[in-house]
Amino acid sequence: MATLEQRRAAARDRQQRAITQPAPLYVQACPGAGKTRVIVDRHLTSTRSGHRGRAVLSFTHVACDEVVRRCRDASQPHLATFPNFVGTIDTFLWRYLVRPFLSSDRTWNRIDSWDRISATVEVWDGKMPHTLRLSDFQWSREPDAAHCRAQLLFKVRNAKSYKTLESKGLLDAAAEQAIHRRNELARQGHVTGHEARIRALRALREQRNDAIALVAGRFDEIVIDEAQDCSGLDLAILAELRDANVPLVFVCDPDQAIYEFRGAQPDRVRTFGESLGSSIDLVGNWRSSAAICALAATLRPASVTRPKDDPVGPNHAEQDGILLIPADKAQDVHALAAFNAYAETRDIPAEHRLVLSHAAAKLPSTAQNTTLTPPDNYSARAAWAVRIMASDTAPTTLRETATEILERTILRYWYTDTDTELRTVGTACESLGVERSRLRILAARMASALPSPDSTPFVDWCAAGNSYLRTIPPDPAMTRRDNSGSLRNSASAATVVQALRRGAEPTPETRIRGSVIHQVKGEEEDAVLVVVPDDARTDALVDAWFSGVHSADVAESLRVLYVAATRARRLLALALPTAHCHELADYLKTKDVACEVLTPLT
Ligand SMILES: Nc1ncnc2c1ncn2[C@@H]1O[C@H](COP(=O)(O)OP(=O)(O)OP(=O)(O)O)[C@@H](O)[C@H]1O
Repeated sequence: MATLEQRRAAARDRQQRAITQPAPLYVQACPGAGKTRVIVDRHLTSTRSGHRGRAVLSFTHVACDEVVRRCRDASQPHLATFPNFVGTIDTFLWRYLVRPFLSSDRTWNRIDSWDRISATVEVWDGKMPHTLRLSDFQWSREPDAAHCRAQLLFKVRNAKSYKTLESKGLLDAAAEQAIHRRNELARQGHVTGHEARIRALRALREQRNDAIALVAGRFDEIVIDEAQDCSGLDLAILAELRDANVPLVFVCDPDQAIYEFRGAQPDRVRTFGESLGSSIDLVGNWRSSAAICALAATLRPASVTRPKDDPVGPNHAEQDGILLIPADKAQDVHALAAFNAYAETRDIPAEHRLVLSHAAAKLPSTAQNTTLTPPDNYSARAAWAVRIMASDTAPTTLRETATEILERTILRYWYTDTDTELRTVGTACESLGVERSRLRILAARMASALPSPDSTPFVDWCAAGNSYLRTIPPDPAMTRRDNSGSLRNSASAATVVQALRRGAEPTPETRIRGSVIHQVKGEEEDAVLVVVPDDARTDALVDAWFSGVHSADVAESLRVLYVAATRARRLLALALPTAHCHELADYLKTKDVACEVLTPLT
């Protein structure tokens, strides 16, 4: 049996090979294996020659910001700038494979979601119309197909329409209409991430020499981080680059494939990685305790023959088993209290505890403060954004959304609806001649100047907002175009703001960061409580977990649970319906996973 030091040396050795081995290279790893660290070190340490750079791509701004920060910390900020590229795969595709091939006959508008231009489609059910957002559809397209597919997703905000259309057998018709609307908007020049991918692939296939010359002339290596999130289209684009001998480094943990709404495809991702020829499997988990590593192994499908991750980090000897906390409907707050009390006994402070759930609405209210999604109502949305900007626990992505909402509020106040409607803030700024950087500063100032919507009657808050907005014209010389963009105290807006307040900041001593799982990919925390929903799907999820047979309908939910559980360093707690809690305890014992059933505190 190898000693801890020998196991660590073996894990470091593989990391070192992944840092130095030339591309093409497939790096596969378990959670906490140091993928991010390897990518950054590869970028920092390898010597570059010639005029070409390296592209380091990821799917989220948070992951890219981390690479940029590490370059800065290592006193090598230039590694994040020209001729290198550190950014999202979306921006990379847009810059190097889409924009150069766009025709000059219209104005192109790049958007990250159809919500940026409030794109909707109206579907008639025979009696009444249903207005559905295009962002409520899941879009997909097989690389060789001529058309997209759309599928309406069931969400709380469209639940009524979804059920009506489903009962009348109209879901397919709704999808057809959505596709039609999308095609119309695409023809007008709106390019979403999905549309950009189709265009990038087309450029690589139809203008191959030019497209490859553009990419290969600029980069001598492309590193794809979190590659498990690649969609079928992403993989088809990468396959074109691979076949043209562009050196790729493909880094992923296929079991963490949870790209919401894009249909993660772990098997395809694995196959693509293997097609690169040489591969390195990072072993050793530097993050988590032995119990957490052992639990993670039970969440992988039986078809994946991967041994338990080896805990080699500072928490390898942590004695606590997995905490299982019974929490039937609406009892999550009691589960949270039990989790907090236990974490106290382990001297884990509140700021190092994290509560995770699949959906923001499922988070216990004392952990909910940072994860609410922005409301639809225009004035309530501005209030939401001000709350987020004032919160010291809101994650970067949420703050970015909040800043953009306030930028839009300022534009709408000073210009007309038609100036901003169906436009991103960026394009609106371009067409109105507004300097975007100035607008961002004004938005930040507005957030800190306004009173808290939690402690001010909403009518007064709107009045204060309008008075302040009057003082910050985006163009100093302008006068207001019309009055349509004032903040208004309607009954529905006030109700939304009241609801925000009810889930408002808990007292400082119990304040714990709460998040939906999709927002914490790549992160870690000492103690993590995962709230498993008490609903009809949980039975199927637990059955699949115990059997190891992950059918398509539950596979992604299990991977989401896997990502959540593996964020924990020292302590992992699962809150789940009572019946399942005891079954799970029995099951984990058969798998040698240390666990303990806790009593929720009332
Ligand atoms: N060689 C090492 N020595 C000590 N600590 C390490 C080493 N490699 C990684 N770590 C630490 O382990 C933790 C996990 O690393 P990292 O976030 O890079 O893993 P990851 O593979 O990206 O994880 P995940 O995919 O689960 O997000 C970090 O705290 C990191 O600093």
